[in-house]
Formats: sequence, structure tokens, C-alpha cells
Amino acid sequence: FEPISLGIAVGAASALTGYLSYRDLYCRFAECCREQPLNASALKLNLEEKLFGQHLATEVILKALTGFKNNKNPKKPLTLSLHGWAGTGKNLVSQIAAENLHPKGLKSNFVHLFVSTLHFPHEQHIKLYQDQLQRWIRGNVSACASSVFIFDEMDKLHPGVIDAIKPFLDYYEQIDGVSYRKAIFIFLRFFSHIGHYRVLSGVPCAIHNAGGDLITKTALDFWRAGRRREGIQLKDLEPALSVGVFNNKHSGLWHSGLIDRNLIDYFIPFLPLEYSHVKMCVRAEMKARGSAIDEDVVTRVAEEMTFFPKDEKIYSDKGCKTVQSRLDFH
Ligand SMILES: Nc1ncnc2c1ncn2[C@@H]1O[C@H](COP(=O)(O)OP(=O)(O)OP(=O)(O)O)[C@@H](O)[C@H]1O
Repeated sequence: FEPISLGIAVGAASALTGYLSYRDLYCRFAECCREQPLNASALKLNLEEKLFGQHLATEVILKALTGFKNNKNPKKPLTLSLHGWAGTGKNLVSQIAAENLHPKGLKSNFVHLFVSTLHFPHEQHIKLYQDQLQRWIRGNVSACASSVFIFDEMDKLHPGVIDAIKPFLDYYEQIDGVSYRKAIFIFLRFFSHIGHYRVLSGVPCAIHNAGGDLITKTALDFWRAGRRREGIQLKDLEPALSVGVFNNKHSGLWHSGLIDRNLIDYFIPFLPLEYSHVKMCVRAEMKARGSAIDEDVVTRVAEEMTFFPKDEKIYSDKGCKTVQSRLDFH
């Protein structure tokens, strides 16, 4: 629809129906920024059905989003930082969160995804990126207070760029007439570069991996002690996580003041995925393609993945990341 004919159509329909406001009707045809409460049970169901092996991330994301959206008067925007091994569901969770906040999800005009290497590639242009980012965020929050901003590849983001958005994440009531308190900022970690592996206490980890190796180490400690994965609690991970990230100078959050000023509300840990989770991913992908589940193919795809540590082979080193492309060969 182009705007003028949409306006005429909506106006005519509005006159005919009589009781629907122009805006109500307009929003049936075009995307509107609406302050609607979050449907917590729909979000829970989505996470339970789509996200495998991440009991902690599920718990925290549910708590964070429902708490924030139920609060009529938040004192600051919601800031989430997602950490963990590659291919374990960080992008998937931000996509699920986006869809539950704005029905069009990542395609919504109110959801904005920034990828460090794509949007902020050159160190010499940091000043420009800072200005652009500030203007972009200000413009979008002015248009829709509940805008969602997702920053991927945080470990490749220059700390100066993140400094530019720091004021928006803070407890200010307004900045230049705009309130940022209803916006949501999601920061994604990007871990595990195969070429950068080193081995620490028997656990391979990436040099750029801020927090991810600590999560993996905790999961492995539980496994070696014969304790259930689902028994891992947030308190087993959270302190190590924020210190780990803060101390890692490859992390975009490093010395950016976001952590020491408590501007990050929730650290959300993603556990490394096991063989059984990889199989679940293969089944989910087959279902999404409308194919019948063939357990032989499921097993073959899962067995083609590589697992670590070297001796025990428990965790998939790419999580579920290459499942889709591998499935094409079967
Ligand atoms: N825990 C999971 N449950 C279900 N599917 C998953 C899970 N983890 C990953 N996947 C699937 O694997 C693919 C890659 O996942 P995703 O992009 O979310 O990983 P990521 O953690 O963001 O990885 P990276 O840190 O490398 O960017 C997606 O197709 C996603 O649906």
C-alpha cells in the first residue's frame, strides 16, 4: 500500500464501521508502535518450543522481558547482554524476543539490528559512527518509545562506539526532550573462532571469548561431577560472567563503563550444546522444511559435527550453527 491510498481506504472503512477509531483501523493495515503488554505465556511457549538446552537463558529472558513490560514507569531502558559459545542460540533468542515485542520481529520498523563488522568496520571513522548512532537511536526512539536495538558481534565493536550510546542506557528521565526508558537494548557476544583456540584446564576456548569459556568451564565441571546440566543456576555463573567480560579487552563492553555503572540489567548465559541438543536442532530444521523426521539422517548429521573436549567429546564446537547446511547434503 502506498500511504495516500492506504489513508483513503482506512478513512472510508472507518466511516463505514463507525466505531473503530481511525488509528485502530490504520494499525490493521500498517505497522504501528503500540504500547502493548507482553504476552508472557506466548513468549514462554515460544522459548520452550524453539530453544533447546538453555534453561537459564529461558528463565532470565522471560523474567527480564515480562518484568520490564509490566512496569508502567521504568527508570531506565532494559539492557540485556547475551553470552556463550558459538551457535548456542543467542541470535535465535533475540529474534524470538523481537517477535514477541513487535509482531514483525526483525522485519519490524521498530527493531534495529547492528552488526559491528558491517555497520562500524573502520576504526578511523569512530567519530562518524558515534554521531550516526546517536542520531539514529534518538530518531527511532522519538518515533517509537518501545524500539528494540540489537547489537551483534559486540566483541568486535570498538569501545568508543559503545560509549556513544551510554547516555541513552542510563537513568535519565529525558535527554533533549526524548525519554529512552521504554527502549530495549540487546547486546550479543560472538565467540569461538576455531583458529584462535587455546586450551585452558582441558577446555578449548577462544581468545576472544569473554565469559563464554567461563560458562563452558562451569558446564563441564557439572558434567564431570555427574551433576545435571539443569542444576546449573544463575548464581553459579553470573559473577564470573560480568568480571570475565569486563576484564577482556576484546570485549566491546571493556572499560566502556557499562558494567561498572551497572547499566547492564541482565547477563544471559548460553550453555554449550550437547549431542542430544544438536539432534533436536536437526529435527527442528527438518520440521521447518516440511520433511518427515528421519532418525537415520538426524543421527548422521549430528555425528558429522565435532565435539570437545578432546577426550570426553561432550559439546558441539559450533553449537547448532552448521546443522542447516549439513542437512542439505542428506
Ligand atoms: N539452543 C538452540 N536451540 C535451538 N536452535 C538453536 C540453538 N542454538 C542454535 N540454534 C540454531 O542454530 C543456528 C545458529 O544459532 P544462533 O545464530 O542463534 O547462534 P549464536 O549463539 O547467535 O551464534 P554466534 O555467537 O556464533 O553468532 C540457528 O539456526 C539457530 O536456530
